Amino acid sequence: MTPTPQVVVHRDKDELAQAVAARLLTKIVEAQAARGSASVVLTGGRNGNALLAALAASPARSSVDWSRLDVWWGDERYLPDGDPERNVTQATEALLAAVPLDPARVHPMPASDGPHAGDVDAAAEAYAAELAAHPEAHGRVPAFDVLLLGVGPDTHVASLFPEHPGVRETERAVVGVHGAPKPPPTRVSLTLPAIRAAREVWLLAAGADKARAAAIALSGAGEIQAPAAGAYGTARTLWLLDGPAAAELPRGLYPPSSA
Ligand SMILES: O=C1O[C@H](COP(=O)(O)O)[C@@H](O)[C@H](O)[C@H]1O
Repeated sequence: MTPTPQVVVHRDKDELAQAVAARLLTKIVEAQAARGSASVVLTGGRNGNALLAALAASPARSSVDWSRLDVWWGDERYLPDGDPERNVTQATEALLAAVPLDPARVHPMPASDGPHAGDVDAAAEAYAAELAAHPEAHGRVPAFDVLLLGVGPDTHVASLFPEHPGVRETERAVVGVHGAPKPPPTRVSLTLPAIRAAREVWLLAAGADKARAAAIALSGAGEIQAPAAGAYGTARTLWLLDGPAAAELPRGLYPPSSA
């Protein structure tokens, strides 16, 4: 079943980041109470990094047992380890270095100077194998508790771009991306089938440059043309927007008081 997306609109990008941080901390605590551990898939980009900074600044961050959290990534820019443009580098600076994670439970996507010698397709295969080998993977990937996605102005999510080969993938959980329209051109990405294994998918968008993308994806567009439209979870799909990003949504899509 495809859960109908729920839309929540916050006033501005700062309130969005703080509210999503509070929501995520609660979700992790609940998952740890229910199953002993939790898993989150991180996104890069402006909203993903703002969320991580809000988590780092939250006084409630100590409510989470960080050592019982698996951290995965939805996509990565295929660049050398430590490159400032890598999503893992930015996440480490924003949050990961400041919380007591178990290093064995942090799963960055491979770097271009890693063991795959610049072969992004081999890097994608290696990440798929890591996902499949996880004890909670009952298929190709674990049932992630929360999978976060930033929505690009062109409706891309992770590194799945409109009309690009990656968004058409139906078998593999992870693909190497060649010639991405947004730099850098070479990337690694979860596919839509892997994204849909998550219990909850949360899509983040802030700013007027995301308004068209949110409206298109939430108005019945096809996933090949609008990858964000194909991102949903098994239990819940949540669009978390700020006011400017929600400005072009069809009337009646969310209650005005939903923040
Ligand atoms: O390049 C990327 O872009 C998207 C969206 O980023 P934003 O800055 O427009 O919010 C991001 O979700 C993805 O992880 C990242 O690699």
